[in-house]
Amino acid sequence: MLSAVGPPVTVRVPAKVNLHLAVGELRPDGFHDLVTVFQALNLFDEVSVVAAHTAQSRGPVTHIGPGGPGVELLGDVDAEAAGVPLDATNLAWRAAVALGEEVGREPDVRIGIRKAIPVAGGMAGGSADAAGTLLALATLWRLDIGREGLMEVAARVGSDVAFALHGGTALGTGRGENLVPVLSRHTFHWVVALQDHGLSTPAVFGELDRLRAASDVKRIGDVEPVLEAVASGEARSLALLLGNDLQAAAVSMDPGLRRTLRAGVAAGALAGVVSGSGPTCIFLCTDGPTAVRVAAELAGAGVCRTVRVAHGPVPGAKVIDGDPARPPRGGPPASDPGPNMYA
Ligand SMILES: C[C@](O)(CO)[C@H](O)COP(=O)(O)OP(=O)(O)OC[C@H]1O[C@@H](n2ccc(N)nc2=O)[C@H](O)[C@@H]1O
Ligand SMILES: Nc1ncnc2c1ncn2[C@@H]1O[C@H](COP(=O)(O)OP(=O)(O)OP(=O)(O)O)[C@@H](O)[C@H]1O
Repeated sequence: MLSAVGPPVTVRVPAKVNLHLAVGELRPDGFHDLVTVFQALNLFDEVSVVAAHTAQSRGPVTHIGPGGPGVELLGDVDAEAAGVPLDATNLAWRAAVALGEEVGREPDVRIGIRKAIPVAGGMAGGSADAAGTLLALATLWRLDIGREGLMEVAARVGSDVAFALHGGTALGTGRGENLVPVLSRHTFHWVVALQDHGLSTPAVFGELDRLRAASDVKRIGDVEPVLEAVASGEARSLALLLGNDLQAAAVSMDPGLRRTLRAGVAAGALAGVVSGSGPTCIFLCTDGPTAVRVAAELAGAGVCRTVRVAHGPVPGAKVIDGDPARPPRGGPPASDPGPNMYA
């Protein structure tokens, strides 16, 4: 339970997949330049923030923990077992600190996270929580920071955070934080195969560097045809073009992923690819009913922990409860709900 004063602001944030992930060379700052096409899927974490009026919040917050400012998991989840840190390293807390620094406020808030996005699964779950925290706090604190301001803070917190705010389908460059929306009026249907373990994002990038130093690793093609396939809405065209330079590294670290990728296609998907830094694999299907059939068959194939059926694109982070400008969830429509500058 959130144990603090005042109504919480709740934000829903989607997972992402990379339809195309081209990785350049290692930069001096330890990051790699990317050219990527992100798509937001309807797997959502929920993030609630509430003012934590406790002893700690009267001075600078030097300690986060039970009851006071800090982070907790909502729902029936064991954070340790799930691999989600509840200390100052949690990406949601880091986002709260970064936004506080930007606007000159202490992050004297309690953050509750309801997780549905797999942890360390290459679907940017931690980044989603960071993005959700930024939007929720901007709403709770009634900040006049604007969308661009929030995106700048997001980019400082992590490479994938800006996209979780943005949502839809977008072309990402730089570390992945420079975003341009991609025209996509059509819905794509996916099966998501989750594993019972994660892969560390820096370790997967490091493995790719190692593989490239040792031999010529084939690189994925240009991004333009991917953008055209997304715009056309033709799943069959897009299936031929799904590509991820990190896949070789993820498979090298977790060879069982080869079986998972083969099994999805054998079950009737058009194509499969490792999502981001893995180990989650995503499979593109011709339509929703096919995705349900593929998911059922894949679930019985013993090649993953569990499966989800999903679709995209969906919008980015969105306030679903507690916005003073909007009616409560399930409540009557307001006569004038007013604009939500961040949605
Ligand atoms: C693999 C992707 O999910 C694809 O969208 C992202 O590139 C990863 O984004 P993220 O998890 O938000 O990553 P960050 O928290 O920014 O960085 C974690 C680590 O991943 C590596 N990293 C990340 C992004 C990038 N463009 N190049 C990198 O080499 C770096 O070692 C970095 O220290
Ligand atoms: N709110 C959070 N939720 C999940 N993990 C978090 C969170 N905050 C910090 N972490 C840490 O970050 C690590 C990576 O988590 P995350 O779920 O974002 O991985 P990912 O989906 O592979 O990320 P990406 O796709 O952005 O590379 C976890 O192993 C965990 O230790």
